[in-house]
Amino acid sequence: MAMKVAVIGAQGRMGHAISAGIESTDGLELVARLDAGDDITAESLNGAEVAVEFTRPDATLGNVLACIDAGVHCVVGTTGWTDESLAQVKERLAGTPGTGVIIAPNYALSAVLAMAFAARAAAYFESAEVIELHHPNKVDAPSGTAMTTAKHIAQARRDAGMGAMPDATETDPHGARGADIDGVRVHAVRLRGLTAHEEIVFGNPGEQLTIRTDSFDRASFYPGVLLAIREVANRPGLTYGLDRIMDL
Ligand SMILES: NC(=O)C1=CN([C@@H]2O[C@H](COP(=O)(O)OP(=O)(O)OC[C@H]3O[C@@H](n4cnc5c(N)ncnc54)[C@H](OP(=O)(O)O)[C@@H]3O)[C@@H](O)[C@H]2O)C=CC1
Ligand SMILES: O=C(O)C1=N[C@H](C(=O)O)C[C@H](O)C1
Repeated sequence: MAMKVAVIGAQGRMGHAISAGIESTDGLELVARLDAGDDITAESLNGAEVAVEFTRPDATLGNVLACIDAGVHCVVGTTGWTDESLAQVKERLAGTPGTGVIIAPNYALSAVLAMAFAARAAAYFESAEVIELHHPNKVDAPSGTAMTTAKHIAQARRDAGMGAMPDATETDPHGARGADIDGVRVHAVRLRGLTAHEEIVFGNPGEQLTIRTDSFDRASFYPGVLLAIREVANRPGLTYGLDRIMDL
């Protein structure tokens, strides 16, 4: 029997891509397409076993809590998650054992691997900076992927006992050095024609390592989302990051 899946944010860029993917996958049945203005309830989810949520940073927490309350597993791609909002999801899940939520800042396999490679490389370089490049319709900056990449780099540097990166900048009235995420500089580019891209640059005296991931098309996110749809029921509680499912 086919697994019943709902899409929340179905009218959006990702919602369209994910709905098309689900409809063309044997063994999945798209039973609900919900968007802004729709209540998320057991009725509107229409028998879905899994809900896939790609909406807005200011909407995602409420939608995920509503799915948990309806006893529906959730695969979440929306960005903007904080330690506090993740804690709220964990707390709500504690009251509904058996329900699973997977939240990942990026479901493109190339991006997940780039983040893992960056974390691995971080301890070997004095300097590291992250440049994320996206379409100009994106509402949040820096990207969720860049935030996560920077935090992984920062953690790897801490684990290796490394200090702050070299940077003699004394004045930067216009913020040209980018955002400081856990001690890692992150730069956001918004450019017509782009989809979703990230470059992580590492520097040592006389050498540089560049790790780059490019999503040229939103089809790139579907294989990771599909993996999460198939896995989420086997992983009760909160799983953050597709790397956990890929065992990276
Ligand atoms: N994890 C990953 O791999 C990826 C994550 N993303 C993230 O996914 C999110 C969506 O991106 P994208 O599809 O480009 O954005 P869009 O703006 O194209 O789509 C978002 C959709 O959600 C709708 N929406 C707004 N509020 C609600 C609500 N409360 N309940 C249900 N639906 C709502 C919007 O409606 P309206 O327009 O009327 O507001 C819109 O149709 C972003 O956070 C983005 O960063 C994107 C790509 C990959
Ligand atoms: O808004 C997007 O498009 C994307 N958002 C995610 C992010 O913020 O990291 C994932 C990907 O970069 C596309």
